[in-house]
Amino acid sequence: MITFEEAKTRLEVVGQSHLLRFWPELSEEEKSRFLGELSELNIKELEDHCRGATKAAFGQQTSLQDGLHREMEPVPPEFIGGVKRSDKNTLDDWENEGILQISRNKVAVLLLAGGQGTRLGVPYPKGMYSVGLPSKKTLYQIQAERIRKVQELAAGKHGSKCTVPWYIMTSEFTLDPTEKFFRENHHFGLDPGNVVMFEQRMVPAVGFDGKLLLEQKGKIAMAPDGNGGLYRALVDNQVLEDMEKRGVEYLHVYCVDNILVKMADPVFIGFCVRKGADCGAKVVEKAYPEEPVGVVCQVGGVYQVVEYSEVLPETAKLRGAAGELVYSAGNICNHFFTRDFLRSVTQHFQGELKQHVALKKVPFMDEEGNLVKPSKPNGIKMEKYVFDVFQFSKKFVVFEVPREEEFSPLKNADGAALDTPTTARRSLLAQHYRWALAAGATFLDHQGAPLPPEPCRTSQDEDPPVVCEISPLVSYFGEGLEQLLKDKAITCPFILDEVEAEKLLKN
Ligand SMILES: CC(=O)N[C@H]1[C@@H](OP(=O)(O)O)O[C@H](CO)[C@@H](O)[C@@H]1O
Repeated sequence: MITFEEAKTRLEVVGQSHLLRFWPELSEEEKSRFLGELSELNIKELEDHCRGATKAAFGQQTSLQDGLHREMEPVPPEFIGGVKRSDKNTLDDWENEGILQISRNKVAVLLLAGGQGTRLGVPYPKGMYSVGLPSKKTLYQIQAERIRKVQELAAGKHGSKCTVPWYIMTSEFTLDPTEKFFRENHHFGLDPGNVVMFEQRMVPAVGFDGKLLLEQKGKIAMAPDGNGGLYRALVDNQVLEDMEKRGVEYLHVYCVDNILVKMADPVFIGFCVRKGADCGAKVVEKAYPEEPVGVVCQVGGVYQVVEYSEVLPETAKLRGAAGELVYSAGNICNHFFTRDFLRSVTQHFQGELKQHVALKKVPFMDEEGNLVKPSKPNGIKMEKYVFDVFQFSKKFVVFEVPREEEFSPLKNADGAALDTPTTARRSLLAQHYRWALAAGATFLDHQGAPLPPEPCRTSQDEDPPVVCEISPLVSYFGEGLEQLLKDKAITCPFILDEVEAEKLLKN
């Protein structure tokens, strides 16, 4: 660890000595913690970081958008594979391929869970959120149970026990609470040895004057380095080595907030493997021009995602001859990577990942030592994006899935128009209702009279006609329900968990 004098000299060189303004007021413990933090700062990187942040935040954004506007081209429709575009045999074929790879222990999932959930407004990790399902399950529990089920399906089909390891990238904000939550919940029935948590790095937030901000008198305001911090974190934590040891070759990367996420989706994995892809993205058709999703497209002939915060509104609004959005391949943050591809990214391209700029409200200590919670943005956060590695792929594929089956993200608190706990809950319950109807169930009203099966709803504006929740431990994606529900009369609310499934099997 460096001494105070060393810290002072280093910070003076890069014009950041204000960070030591409150030094005399710190306790011995705070001083030692702060020096520890300052020792870890790479001064050269810090200088570049601050200069880069202010330059990028002021002036470059518009020219970046203009440049994108000129160079963007949509993904040619024939390039996109997908559920609605394929017949049942082909889909079964991909699914079988995916299940085979899972049964051979070659598939893992990786969760991006370092974010702070600012928009949702909870002080704990988003994965711990419960959207108010009858079972009260949290996002983490739903995801864990889907892993258990997909392992069971693969083992059942190929006759040998198999494991889908779950890698979870957390940050300084989310690691401790996530670990504690998993421990308290006995890892939701998963073997703790197959749940691997690791931490992404934090980078300093920079004030508009290029100076770092203090969050406390002895602590710099830091933020996670974006979900593209994954690649550095893979190296820092030797995650690829762990995958290699386990024989994992294919990775399904996803972000925490999509309640419909198909963990280690066999169809997507099978599609990517059959196409010989090293990198792939799942998309849904974008719903409306302003929808906050990135779009998969080409820029200068290279596949990449252009994030919603960086696309010009007029580009997002462009429509084709039939009125369809030109840029309609909406990124749902579900990516496929081979381990070899990730290895080459970490070895050769990590330093080339673009820095994206976000202007944020960063609480800070003012000169008098008062904590200020700004009402408008005062700080620059630099982030990397997970999809910025697509450009390095030798064989990139795009896979389109139906939104109502696979995408309903939890971004905002209730009260917002979209992507709230209510819309997430409705999407899941509507899906389970569709599965139950397709399996031949009849639902009864409060008087015991059969309800007419209503057509599948895709609207999130209202609750589905009945409350029906199916545990992922009973069905991963609607399979296996006929033997339980065909010609059964069901009263609601209906929670189909393993106990209920046993009972139905006996009836
Ligand atoms: C950097 C990144 O991965 N951004 C993703 C991610 O956005 P957030 O607003 O950061 O949650 O999830 C969106 C889907 O929910 C996706 O469309 C977008 O491109």
